Amino acid sequence: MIKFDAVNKRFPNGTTAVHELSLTMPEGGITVLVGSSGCGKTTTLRMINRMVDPSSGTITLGGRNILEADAAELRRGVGYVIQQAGLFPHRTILDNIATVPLLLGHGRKRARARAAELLETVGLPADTAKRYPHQLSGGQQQRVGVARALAADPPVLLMDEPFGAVDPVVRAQLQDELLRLQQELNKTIVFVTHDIDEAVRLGDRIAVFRTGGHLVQCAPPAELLARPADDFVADFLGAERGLKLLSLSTLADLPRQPATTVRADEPAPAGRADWQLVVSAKGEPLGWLDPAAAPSGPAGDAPLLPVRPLRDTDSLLSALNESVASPAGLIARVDDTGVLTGVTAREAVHARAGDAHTAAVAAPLPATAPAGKGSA
Ligand SMILES: Nc1ncnc2c1ncn2[C@@H]1O[C@H](COP(=O)(O)OP(=O)(O)OP(=O)(O)O)[C@@H](O)[C@H]1O
Repeated sequence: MIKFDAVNKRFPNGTTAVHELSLTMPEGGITVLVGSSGCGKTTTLRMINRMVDPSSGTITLGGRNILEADAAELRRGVGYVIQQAGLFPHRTILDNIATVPLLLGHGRKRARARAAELLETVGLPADTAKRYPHQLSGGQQQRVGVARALAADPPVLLMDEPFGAVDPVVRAQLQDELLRLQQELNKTIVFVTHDIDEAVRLGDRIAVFRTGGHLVQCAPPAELLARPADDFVADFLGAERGLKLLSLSTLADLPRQPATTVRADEPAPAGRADWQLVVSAKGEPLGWLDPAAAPSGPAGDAPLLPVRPLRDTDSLLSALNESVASPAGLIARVDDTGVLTGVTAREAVHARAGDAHTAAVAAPLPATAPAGKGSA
């Protein structure tokens, strides 16, 4: 656990970067720091590994005052990942990752073996080991940055806008990878971002800062979205915060009903007024058969309207989106192998979306002191 207690940081030029910060970052959780530019997120992060020292207040890591710890020793237990990875350009990928184990006195062979293992952990092919950073895509470089930070197996990982410079598709992949890694590694992660969607996706807790280094609210994503502390937080979360809340629930317990299906290799029945889902021989949904069309021949040869099947692990937000986009007003549900398990009507999704929102707003607040006053 990392605990900030009444921490201030004032730079010699008079700028107050962090003001009276009291915040607890739980062990094994991802705490995300968000807020507009210049509100003190990076300074807060850098105080944890003593790249910046506070002007006043205390910071403890695992119960130990970090100002009393040896800075070099402290940093060995704290991995650091920055935007654009910050790799050494003239070293191979393997040597970039092996740098820390080498510094820790591991022999070259052991350090490289550990680096090769980490390449695999972060999902990079073994043949990237011999390449140089400029021969990798931005997303791949970012993965190397994460591997390098993990090399000494630190219990704490500080990540400063690590995915800020990659395109949205790669960014989503990197976020998924981080969540997967975190399930295995269970690190205490402090993650800085400007992007509220990224914060909601990754954070166990989200701390919202405003200019002048003030912490406004720190709460789990659902609580933050359902009950922003003030207008500043509500504005920061954006007009779609109700929809964002739906991204936190899945559609697993939404009831389903049997679908009317026709196999692609069977003749499309003529004269039916309801929507039929064309499925493969294995039972995978292929598309909706338009009731207005009068197909002849196999259903699979008819012009089909698109279907985007959802799994139980998909979010209620995806279900809502699909319920609006589906020409049939039905969402098709599949199991892990992609086989159809039934359909759910648009109305059921809308009703559940409303219920989920009401429940989040009505949920009792946890018995903790408000952010910024005592431990947040
Ligand atoms: N070394 C420094 N000397 C003087 N002022 C500094 C220094 N480092 C940061 N600041 C100022 O402290 C404030 C907080 O900076 P910080 O980098 O922590 O913000 P941030 O929220 O991470 O911003 P961004 O999202 O733009 O990275 C800013 O006003 C910044 O200009």
